[in-house]
Amino acid sequence: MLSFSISGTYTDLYEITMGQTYFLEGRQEEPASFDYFFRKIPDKGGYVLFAGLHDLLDVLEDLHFTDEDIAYLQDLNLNPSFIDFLKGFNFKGTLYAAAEGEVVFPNTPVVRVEGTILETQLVESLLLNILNFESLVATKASRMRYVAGNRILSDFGLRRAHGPGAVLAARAAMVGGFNSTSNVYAAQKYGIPAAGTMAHSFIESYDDELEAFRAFARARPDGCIFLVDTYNTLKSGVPNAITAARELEALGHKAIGIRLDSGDLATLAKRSRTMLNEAGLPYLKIITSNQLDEYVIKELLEQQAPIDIFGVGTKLVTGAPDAALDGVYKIAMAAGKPRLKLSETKEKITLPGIKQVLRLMDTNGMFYGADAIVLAAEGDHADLLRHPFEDDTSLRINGYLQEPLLQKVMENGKRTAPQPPLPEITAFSQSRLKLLPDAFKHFDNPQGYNVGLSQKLWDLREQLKQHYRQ
Ligand SMILES: Nc1ncnc2c1ncn2[C@@H]1O[C@H](COP(=O)(O)OP(=O)(O)OP(=O)(O)O)[C@@H](O)[C@H]1O
Ligand SMILES: O=P(O)(O)OC[C@H]1O[C@H](OP(=O)(O)OP(=O)(O)O)[C@H](O)[C@@H]1O
Ligand SMILES: O=C(O)c1cccnc1
Repeated sequence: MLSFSISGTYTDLYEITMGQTYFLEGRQEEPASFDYFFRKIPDKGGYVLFAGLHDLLDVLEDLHFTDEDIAYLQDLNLNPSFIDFLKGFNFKGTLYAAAEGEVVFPNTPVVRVEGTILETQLVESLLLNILNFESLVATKASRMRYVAGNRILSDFGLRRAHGPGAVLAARAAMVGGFNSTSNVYAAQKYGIPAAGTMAHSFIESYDDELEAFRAFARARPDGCIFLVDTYNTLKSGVPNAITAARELEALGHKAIGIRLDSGDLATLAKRSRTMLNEAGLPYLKIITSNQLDEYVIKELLEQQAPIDIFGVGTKLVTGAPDAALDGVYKIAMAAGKPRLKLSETKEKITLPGIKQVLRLMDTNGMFYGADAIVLAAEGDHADLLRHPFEDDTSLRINGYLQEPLLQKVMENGKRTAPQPPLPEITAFSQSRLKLLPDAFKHFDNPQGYNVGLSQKLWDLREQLKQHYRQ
């Protein structure tokens, strides 16, 4: 049976076999700290919108191995005493994270997970699974919001999504600034406004388009959006929608609008708008769909298309053209010591220690365009920002207001504050995006955001590099 409640086995096998080793070596209580960060911004964009945090916290608060999980683990040839340990397992770690909806940049820690080595390792796969996908979709959604202005954006992606990922995608779209979803399950689960129109099949099932519209109007007199492109948009669809809408008016109801799903959407929207206005139905909205993305929406609006609502499926929920955010989860502390992974590629050498991220603000309260990664023990202020790789490039930053981004969101396996309602997260993301100058939001060659290290973090990394190279 396909069902998706997440429990202890929602992980990769190696997390469990590494956990078993820590357990059998008596190391399971050793403290550790991992960082979640990504290296590359999807779509060659200028930022990522961080999403999925509250879904992750929900899962972590209740993370345990069910009786079924335990029975299955016995088939995997694991040590019986480790399986006994897993029977009583709960996640008791502590998380520091950027707020959900924050604008974040490559190579900066976005979440820090502290706890025992066993529990912090065990949650790697599920954390990446949730945060990478929701952040990918939220980022995409925010790019569409950027070009759509105040127009309504609705998620139509269930049928095109990567399976049940559609549910997380619907939520992430809201974090990125969407208004509604056609996905009833996601709407129910997350309290998202559910919205929708009608399909071509419905119209085709009647002998006559007008009769299809009339039937729909009888069944749903206050929620009608007529799909007008089944036969001929301007000669049949729009005139029939006008007739059905007028008949509804005569009965004291108002239709909502028409949907265009093919052809030149700008031209059809303009011609339809004129016809609707001339018919005395200026309140009818124009909804469009058909392989929309941020580029098409931008073009349509540049062509002055009078479109009120965009329904977006494929390109939203799959993140197309980039199918994944490359977020990773890397160990930074174990058994009380900072840890680092060496690499031939200098960008891939990890940052050791317990870290904080400071966002620099300019005198107008906008993002200045740089984040400083510092050791948490340094406090919430840094004087100097060192280029992460170049020896002789640095910037004095003591004159800038510096906001610490990572705040404690979970302690000993419990949230430190109740989950904010989704609209609050959306409002937060929009308020943060407003502080990001437009140069970072351009689709083509956006300005690069600087991320640097404090001197102390730089020194710690150098010291460990020397140590391991020896
Ligand atoms: N005026 C426009 N400017 C820019 N892009 C547009 C415009 N109108 C439609 N599009 C986009 O062009 C793409 C393809 O449209 P196209 O006309 O090739 O297919 P279609 O309308 O689905 O064809 P069909 O009539 O066979 O269904 C879609 O992504 C659509 O959103
Ligand atoms: O194009 P997307 O951004 O992925 O948006 C979803 C698409 O799904 C529907 O098409 P479909 O042909 O499946 O059904 P329909 O009869 O309702 O148009 C809808 O009409 C959109 O075109
Ligand atoms: O309600 C709609 O119009 C809709 C829903 C899902 C996919 N395409 C369209």
